[in-house]
Amino acid sequence: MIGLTEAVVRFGPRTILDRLSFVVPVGRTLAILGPNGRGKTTTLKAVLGFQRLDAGSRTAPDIVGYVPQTASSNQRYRAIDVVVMGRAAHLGLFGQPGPDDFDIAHAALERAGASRFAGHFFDRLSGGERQMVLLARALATGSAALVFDEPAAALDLHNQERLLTLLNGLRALRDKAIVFTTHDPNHALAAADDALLMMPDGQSLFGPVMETITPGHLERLYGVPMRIVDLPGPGGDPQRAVLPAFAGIRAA
Ligand SMILES: Nc1ncnc2c1ncn2[C@@H]1O[C@H](COP(=O)(O)OP(=O)(O)OP(=O)(O)O)[C@@H](O)[C@H]1O
Repeated sequence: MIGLTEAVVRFGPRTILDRLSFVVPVGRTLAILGPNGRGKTTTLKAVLGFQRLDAGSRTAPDIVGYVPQTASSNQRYRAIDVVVMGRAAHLGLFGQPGPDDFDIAHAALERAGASRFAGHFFDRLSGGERQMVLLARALATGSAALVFDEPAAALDLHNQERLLTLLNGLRALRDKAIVFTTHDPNHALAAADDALLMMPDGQSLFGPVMETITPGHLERLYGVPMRIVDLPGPGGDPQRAVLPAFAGIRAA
């Protein structure tokens, strides 16, 4: 289980998190949405213990698979070595990764759809390719908690589809607590059970996606009119999608 209870984070005079509470039990996926600079990354760092809380508490296991928003490396590591680093917590202080760790890392790359980059230098990969390798590193930790900061941000539409399929595949196993941030409400509808909407006025709304991802809430969140459309889903069931009315253009 991961989450925050009544968490407060202040930067100088600004209160970024104001008694924020949410919980993600093993078996559920949470999507966090909010405008730029509202505090989504700060929330993830607070959960992970990288951000000190001014009040409240956090819940997380010792090892969490984490993919930060931006990652670069000035070391000449190959992608497979980056993924093997996800095994570090299992190796002890002076331990070296063994064949099992490399097997796990290769399986994680396969799962993330990034096997073809195994031998490539990480710092030569594109932003989207790095993202997939870092997803594999998070999977290789074997942790029951996964935290992804805007995992789709650098991905083209094809790779967004792959990412959402991967997230849904992980979700279907119901053996992990998964949290991801996104700027696309459709990603929350496609791959999350619950959503945390961090409103511009400092309030937050937490609950099942079908109750939180609504046109009214999204208009409050982004200040852009929204419309819900129901499309046939994979099993024939209706699948909800949202359309923003950019530049005042409204869907029919
Ligand atoms: N260590 C820090 N010291 C001071 N201010 C900070 C610090 N970390 C973040 N902030 C500020 O806190 C606010 C929230 O930042 P955060 O990165 O959590 O936002 P976000 O919702 O993830 O934004 P985005 O969608 O643009 O990635 C921003 O205004 C940011 O400048």
